[in-house]
Amino acid sequence: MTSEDVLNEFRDAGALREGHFVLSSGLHSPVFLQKNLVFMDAARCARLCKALAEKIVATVGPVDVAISPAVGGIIPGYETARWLGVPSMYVEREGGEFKLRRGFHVEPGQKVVMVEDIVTTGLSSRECIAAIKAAGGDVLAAACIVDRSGGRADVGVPLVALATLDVPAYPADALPSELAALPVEDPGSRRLAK
Ligand SMILES: O=P(O)(O)OC[C@H]1O[C@H](OP(=O)(O)OP(=O)(O)O)[C@H](O)[C@@H]1O
Ligand SMILES: O=C(O)c1cc(=O)[nH]c(=O)[nH]1
Ligand SMILES: [Mg+2]
Repeated sequence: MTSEDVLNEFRDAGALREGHFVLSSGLHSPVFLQKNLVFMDAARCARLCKALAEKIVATVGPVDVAISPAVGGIIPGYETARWLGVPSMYVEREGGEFKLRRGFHVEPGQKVVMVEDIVTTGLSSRECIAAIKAAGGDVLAAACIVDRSGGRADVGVPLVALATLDVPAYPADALPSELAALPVEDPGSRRLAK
């Protein structure tokens, strides 16, 4: 599956949004990939995650478990794990920090692939990987459906991206005037009331 094929799945789902968005990292962007509109279609989600699972195995070989950061990573993490034939778990924020909860646990040295939906700066991926390592897991690689950093995000382990895009994102104090003129949306979960 090429990056253009992946982008077409987002286009067909109406998930390639234009406007003014504040991202999880606090950066602002004129483009937002509303991945939930992609994952709500089980067949579309399966096509993407099957391709991602194949790319993970081709890159790092077999893994024991897939772990994702809530909320956005849960569905693609589960579906990718299904194609990998391994269990799926997720971390979620407790006092702002990602933790394994709900009875999930990692065996010492278990080979883990961290599965994200979208990578922009790689901050959420790094936070998730740190939580998995703190729980004893050996993170062989990170994987995502779309890396929108143009390949520049560094998550500290190899990143297997199904698609790589280069989408602009700006600090709040350096917005182009046409972006600053638009009302801002904050679609993610990082800043939701705890
Ligand atoms: O690479 P980054 O700069 O960290 O940005 C990407 C992250 O942002 C989104 O999560 P968000 O925190 O918005 O919440 P969500 O998972 O509930 O959508 C997305 O799901 C990634 O986890
Ligand atoms: O960086 C983000 O928060 C982000 C960007 C994007 O395009 N889609 C998304 O769900 N999150
Ligand atoms: Mg997320």
